[in-house]
Amino acid sequence: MSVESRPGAGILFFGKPKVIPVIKFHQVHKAYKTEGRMIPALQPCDLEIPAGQIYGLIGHSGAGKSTLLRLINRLEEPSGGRIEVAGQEVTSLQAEGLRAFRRQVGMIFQHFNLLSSKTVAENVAMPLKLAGQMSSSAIADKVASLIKRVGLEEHANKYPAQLSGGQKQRVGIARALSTDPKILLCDEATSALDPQTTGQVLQLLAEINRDLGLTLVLITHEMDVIRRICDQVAVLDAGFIVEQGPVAEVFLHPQHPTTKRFVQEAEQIDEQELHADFAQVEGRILRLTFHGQTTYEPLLGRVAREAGVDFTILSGRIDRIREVPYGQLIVAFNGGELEQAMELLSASDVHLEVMR
Ligand SMILES: Nc1ncnc2c1ncn2[C@@H]1O[C@H](COP(=O)(O)OP(=O)(O)OP(=O)(O)O)[C@@H](O)[C@H]1O
Repeated sequence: MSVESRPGAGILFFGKPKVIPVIKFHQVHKAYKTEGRMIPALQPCDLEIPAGQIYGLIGHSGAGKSTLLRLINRLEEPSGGRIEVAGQEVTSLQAEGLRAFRRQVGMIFQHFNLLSSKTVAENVAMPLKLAGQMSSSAIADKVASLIKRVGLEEHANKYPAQLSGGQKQRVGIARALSTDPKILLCDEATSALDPQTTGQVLQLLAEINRDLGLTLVLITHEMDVIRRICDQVAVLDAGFIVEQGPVAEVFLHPQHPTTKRFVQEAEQIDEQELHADFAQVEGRILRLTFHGQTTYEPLLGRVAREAGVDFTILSGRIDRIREVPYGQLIVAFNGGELEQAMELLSASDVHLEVMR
């Protein structure tokens, strides 16, 4: 399903999707007092997170991701700037208003933060009991349906110690959904999980986003997590947002050196090996990026025939950004009409980058 056709991802207005931001930062910054000095953790930044999308924050350790995430539900107080969430000015909320607001913003954590003395069902019920607005039987019904949604029907009466990491995170997700939040903040939700379990938890988060129209903001160190489920991404480096935009744009055409490194890690590209391969071939070397349906078209052979060029493929892969396929080829071209070949490729929506 495309971003535009998912619930909440945008509102159709004269045929064009209108993306409505649910979280807005205006020149928000944060410094922590350490040993009597104010140390900046987040530099003044503007950010708009669209309703119904999955928004990723990526950066190395200490870049300011957790600080930014925790400013959204005011677990951290900003040093300056304005934060608006679902039309509310968060920075001016007082005690009861802040409690009501936090019920609209669920959160899940890297280490799950479950109560070890409570069962799965009791953990999920906890926010509802604390809110004190529902009868015990209504809570029991709601907890049962949440446990079913996250696939833990068999485990409702177990204690956290009896669960795997992936199951514990599912409990965390069910608990976070119990108050029907509009926004779910995910603080490195998969960092403690193995690759297979990570895939399953990411899939569950994507389903929740799609089925409930919930906005998700997640932080991660891995571009692969961003590539698999996010619509948009912001890259943080030493407290600055250095790049932001739709994942396909940022991932396929990274501009900032930090973003380029994250993409290379995700693509498992070894620059040294690549340049050793370059030394073995002659001619012009291009990186071709295909996105969407062009990924499957037999373009290269047709272009080579029409322009009379020979080519050697130095590397190639096909993968997906969310559900949309993309392909990248590094190709050395020789002989024939190179300019014509490049024009034909560009005319077929292939992005070209000259590497040598
Ligand atoms: N409560 C605090 N008191 C003082 N300094 C803090 C506090 N929390 C974070 N910092 C500092 O702020 C900076 C940003 O930290 P933050 O936790 O937001 O980064 P991060 O990108 O989430 O890192 P990680 O991936 O390691 O969690 C770091 O230099 C950190 O040491």
